[in-house]
Amino acid sequence: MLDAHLVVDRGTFRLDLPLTIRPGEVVALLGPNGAGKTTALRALAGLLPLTDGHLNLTGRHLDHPGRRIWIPTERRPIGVVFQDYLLFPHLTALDNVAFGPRRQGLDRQRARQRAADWLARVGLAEHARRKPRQLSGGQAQRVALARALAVEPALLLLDEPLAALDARTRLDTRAQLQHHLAGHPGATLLVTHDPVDAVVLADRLVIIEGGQVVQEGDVTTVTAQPRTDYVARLVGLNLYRGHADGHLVLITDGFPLVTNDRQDGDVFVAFAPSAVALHPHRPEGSPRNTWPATVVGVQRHGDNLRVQLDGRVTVAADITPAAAAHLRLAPGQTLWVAVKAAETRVYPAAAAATGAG
Ligand SMILES: Nc1ncnc2c1ncn2[C@@H]1O[C@H](COP(=O)(O)OP(=O)(O)OP(=O)(O)O)[C@@H](O)[C@H]1O
Repeated sequence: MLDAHLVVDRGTFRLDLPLTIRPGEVVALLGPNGAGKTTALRALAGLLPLTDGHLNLTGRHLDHPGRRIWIPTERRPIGVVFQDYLLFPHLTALDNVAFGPRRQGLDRQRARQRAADWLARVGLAEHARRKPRQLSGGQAQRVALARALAVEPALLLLDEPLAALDARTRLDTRAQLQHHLAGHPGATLLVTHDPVDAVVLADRLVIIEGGQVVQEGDVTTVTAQPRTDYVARLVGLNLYRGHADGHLVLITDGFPLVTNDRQDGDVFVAFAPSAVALHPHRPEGSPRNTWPATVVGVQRHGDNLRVQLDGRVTVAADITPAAAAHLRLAPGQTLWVAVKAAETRVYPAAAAATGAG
């Protein structure tokens, strides 16, 4: 459905992103600040021209610098939900949604009928006559979604669609969005910072850093085997790169980790913060992966506390509030870290089917 290679130069920054999305598929585009997500979105929407590469949607070129093809925004079969929705403030919800169908050539009556249908689908039939300022954040989000879908787009672009909502509204709106995306026959690209949005809403993740794909794949694979620090933080794992010799992996400065998995050569080692135990003293008869470390930070993490520790290697540990009280946890304190070999995962650093690495 979408077959693109987006190459965009912006000053010294270059986005170089191959991207394909099948009909009905939802792809989440993730990456740290400045990775190029907005650039990709703007190139797809026709707000930025490609420097090179191509953008083909349902077999039609929308942008192809090599062939001097450029289709402007308003003639692209694309619907966009912007982060702050960008509803027309002077138009009612109904007229906001009818705007796209009108521009596609539907007469006023048909366009309003289609808009009314879409508002009903997103559960806002009775709010049709309201102006955007008379809508709550969650309602405005649903009007924006109805407006994007009312043009029956081949490609739906969602730019941080839930970022402006409070936690409670976000939960409800995410569930509704999931329902509407499941019914959308076209391709969907979701740009987000929120790993929960990505995991709940997307079939596939594409992660970019510095304008390039660093990892892509289905949610299970990416979360089980992160390949960069950004992805590891995103999915909440401790990640190290090292050199394996059987069950021994030497990471930064030759620091040794014993693992259950056997590997040889360049590898990643990952383990969950919940697999890290903290002790006030060196544990006796202990697991082999034990080292002293200094507490540098503590945050709430669900029902537990996530403790950041520095030392020969940095590590995050999740512990219960009871364990924290027992340890009398305080910044600057030295503790002993222990990680069981059985809790570690080791996989080759050379990228396989996951794309670039
Ligand atoms: N108008 C511009 N001129 C030159 N460089 C730009 C321009 N806009 C953005 N850039 C650069 O392009 C790169 C990618 O920016 P982009 O906004 O696409 O990143 P992003 O992934 O969307 O980031 P964020 O998550 O912070 O929104 C950045 O290095 C940025 O400095």
